[in-house]
Amino acid sequence: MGGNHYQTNEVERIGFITRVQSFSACHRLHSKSLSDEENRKIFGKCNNPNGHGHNYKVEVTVRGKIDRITGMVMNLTELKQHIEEAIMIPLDHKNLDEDVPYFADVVSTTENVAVYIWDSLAKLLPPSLLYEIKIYETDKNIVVYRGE
Ligand SMILES: Nc1nc2c(c(=O)[nH]1)N=C([C@H](O)[C@H](O)COP(=O)(O)OP(=O)(O)OP(=O)(O)O)CN2
Ligand SMILES: [Zn+2]
Repeated sequence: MGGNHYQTNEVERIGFITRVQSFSACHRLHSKSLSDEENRKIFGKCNNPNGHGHNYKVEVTVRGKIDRITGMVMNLTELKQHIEEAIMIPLDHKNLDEDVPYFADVVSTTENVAVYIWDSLAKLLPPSLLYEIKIYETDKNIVVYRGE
C-alpha cells in the first residue's frame, strides 16, 4: 500500500506542454505569382506596399512521454532556448518579407509563418516531439499547424 508510485509495470503517461512566446514583425501579403491587380483584390489592405505590423503570439506545444525519473516531457528551459533560436532570432523586429530569406518567394501569411516555425523547431527538437504551433496574428486571427 502507498509508497512508490512509479512501479516498472505502470503504464506510460503522455503529456502535452506548451510555451508561449511573443514577437513583433511587419509584413505585406503579396504573391509574385499574381498581378498587382490580383494581389490588391485578394489581399486588400494587407497588400499595402509599405506593409503593416503585428504583435504575434506563438504557442509551441510538444507531446511526449512523461519521464519517470525527471517528471518531464522535456525541460521547458531547453524548449525556451530552441524557441529563441527558431523564432526570436530570425523573426523578432524583422520585416518578414525582406529580412527572412524563406519569405522571399513564400507569402508571409500566418499559415506560412506557422510552417516556417514548425520546420525550424522540428530540426532542433528530438524526433516526433513537436505537436502543434498555434499563432495569434491578432486577437481574432488564429492559425494552428500540426506538421501535416
Ligand atoms: N488566411 C489568412 N488570411 C489573412 C491573413 C493570414 O495570415 N491568413 N492575414 C491577414 C493580414 O495579415 C491582416 O493583418 C489581418 O488583419 P485584420 O483583418 O485587420 O485583423 P483583425 O481581423 O484582427 O482586425 P479587425 O479589423 O479588428 O477585425 C488577412 N487575412
Ligand atoms: Zn498582417
